[in-house]
Amino acid sequence: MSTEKRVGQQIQLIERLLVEYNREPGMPLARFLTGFYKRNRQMGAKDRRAISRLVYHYFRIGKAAKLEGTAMRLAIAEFLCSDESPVAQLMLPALYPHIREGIAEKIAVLEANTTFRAEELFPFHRHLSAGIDHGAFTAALLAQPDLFIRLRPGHVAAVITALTDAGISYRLLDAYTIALPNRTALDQISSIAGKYEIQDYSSQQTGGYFDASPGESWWDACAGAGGKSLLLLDTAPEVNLLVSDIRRSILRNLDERFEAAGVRKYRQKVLDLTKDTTVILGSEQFDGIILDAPCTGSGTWGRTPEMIATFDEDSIQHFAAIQRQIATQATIHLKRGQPLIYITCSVFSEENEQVVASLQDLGVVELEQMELLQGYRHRADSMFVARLIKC
Ligand SMILES: C[S@@+](CC[C@H](N)C(=O)[O-])C[C@H]1O[C@@H](n2cnc3c(N)ncnc32)[C@H](O)[C@@H]1O
Repeated sequence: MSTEKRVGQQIQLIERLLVEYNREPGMPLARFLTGFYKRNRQMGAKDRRAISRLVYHYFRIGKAAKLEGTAMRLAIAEFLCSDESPVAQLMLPALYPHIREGIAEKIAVLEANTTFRAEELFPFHRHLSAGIDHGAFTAALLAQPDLFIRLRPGHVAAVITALTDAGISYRLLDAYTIALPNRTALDQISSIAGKYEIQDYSSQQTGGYFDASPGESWWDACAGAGGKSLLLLDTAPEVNLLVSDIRRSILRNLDERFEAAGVRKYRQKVLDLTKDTTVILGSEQFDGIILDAPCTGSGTWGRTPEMIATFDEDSIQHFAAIQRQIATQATIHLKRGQPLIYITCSVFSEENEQVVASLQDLGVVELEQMELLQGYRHRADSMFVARLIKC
């Protein structure tokens, strides 16, 4: 089959896929693609890989070049996100010789020759937290972030040796953090099971803010599947831990993960932090609280680029209101002088500095330290962390 014909077929397939995807508002693209490939079993592994790459690139350009048809938007996306592309070669032949240049050069070429405008790649920049380099942040959205693992204490050498023996390329970021190409099949190296946790680089860095002491009682109040709790326990195994979340189902995942990690000593509760938590917790007070709050997730959109085009800007205020409410509620259970570790995976100031400011205004906490963890500089997610001390 000629390249031209194959590209034509791929574009038609993407058009059909996008029509189907638009009928499923809010569905994560990864989950949609799993279903799409099940419904289209004639597609081989190579076809599926090619289509996934195209559709992810398509979403990476957000709302840019929105007046163009699907084929041209795909070509622009491919031109920006890769260094070789039959689609871009066919649709943008005059620009194609620039495809191996840097992002800034490619953007300049596109702006001079197409309706593409870089500012439309991420149209929410007025919300960005202080210190974020808008250009570098946007450029990072054009590439899939890496897969990060946290090596568990006592297993660093064993995991590194196993990765080396398996011929897997990796980057060591610090003593416990390894970056790997995104689709690395770690589960196929059975000897390292339980010796590492999959956890984004920025997420791992939030652990530097915990500073828990042996014997203290800590509460992971939005524990989800337990990523932050495991991080806490790996550095402070002798803390007494309560984990809670509004979702019982996610706490089952936490139980499985804790079991695999050999953690048995913890308490668990289903708790909605928008309600009166004293009904369940009574007057219990903790030495430290981790509040990894529900948020827009805007710091993780490099992994879920479909969010950029579908995101409803008004929801930022909605999340900020919940964050203020649940942070205020959680601090009721914090001892005076002790830390609330407030975390989001958002890059929006309304969910980050502004929530911290409103908690300070209420006189509930004092700010010890806060930081926007710039994952976009490391092919990682970006996150916000603040260490707040109860007044
Ligand atoms: C960012 S995720 C937590 C991720 C987790 N800490 C980890 O490291 O794997 C936020 C969690 O907050 C929970 N959540 C959302 N609304 C809540 C509420 N009103 N009360 C308690 N938990 C809530 C969600 O179910 C979700 O698991």
